[in-house]
Amino acid sequence: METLVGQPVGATHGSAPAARLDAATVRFGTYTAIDKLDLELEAGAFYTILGPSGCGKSTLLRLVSDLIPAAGGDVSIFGKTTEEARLAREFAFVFQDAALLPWRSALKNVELPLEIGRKRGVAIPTGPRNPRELLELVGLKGRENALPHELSGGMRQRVAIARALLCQPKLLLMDEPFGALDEMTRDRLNLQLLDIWRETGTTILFVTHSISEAVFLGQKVIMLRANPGRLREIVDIDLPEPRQMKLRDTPEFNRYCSYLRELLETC
Ligand SMILES: Nc1ncnc2c1ncn2[C@@H]1O[C@H](COP(=O)(O)OP(=O)(O)OP(=O)(O)O)[C@@H](O)[C@H]1O
Repeated sequence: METLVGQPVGATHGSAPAARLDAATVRFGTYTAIDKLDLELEAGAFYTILGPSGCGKSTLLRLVSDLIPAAGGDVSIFGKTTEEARLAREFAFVFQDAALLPWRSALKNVELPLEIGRKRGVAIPTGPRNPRELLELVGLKGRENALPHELSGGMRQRVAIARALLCQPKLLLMDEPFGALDEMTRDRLNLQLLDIWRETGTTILFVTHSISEAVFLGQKVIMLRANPGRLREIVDIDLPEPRQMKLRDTPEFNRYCSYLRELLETC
């Protein structure tokens, strides 16, 4: 895949922030997983989320994507409620496990939302690219007919990303999508994801446990603290664009990593 240069295109989504949380709280029974979280995500930006285990990173994504309700406060996505945003397909989710149907080819997995929509009589709004073009975008041209077990873990994740991009989501929620992959594959997919972000202009909210991945991908790193989950700090990552692998050997990059490591130790 070619590396695209320059600023994100299509990053104009009006004036509403991609997501806004006002004192958002999530409880599981008597346990408060997220406590009065205020957060505003700028449309078109790439955010990564770091924080100690159990601080509520996945819970935050589930809250934003309308999978779980807020016990208090308010959450809006491009000015809509999370339910309205879900129904309007404003966002899509990519999980750590690609969650592909094993008996369907790569192409048929990408097409799945369209097929489900047709069966339910619901018109699914799609973006400018058809499923074949999306597979090409993620570097899987020629593997359209492969079954999931015939693909590597990295390829399966790329199919999941292509499927998530089908409805041209303005917000892409990614919960450790490359966490189970080897380092070289993860590096390659990091670069591809940056290409896709620049080309589509989608806002990305990406959970990771890797400090270097958070710094490499994020324009801003959201650091959460635990018990209960709260915002610790948002760190602006001011590194040269477009980001390339050699950036990770620079002192600036390593300064950000050291800073975040120290912050994480006190969360
Ligand atoms: N369905 C649930 N029922 C009860 N408690 C839950 C539920 N989901 C999450 N929790 C709790 O909420 C807290 C936050 O969980 P969450 O999975 O969001 O953390 P995380 O930061 O993503 O963790 P990790 O880094 O380990 O993946 C944890 O204490 C977890 O045990």
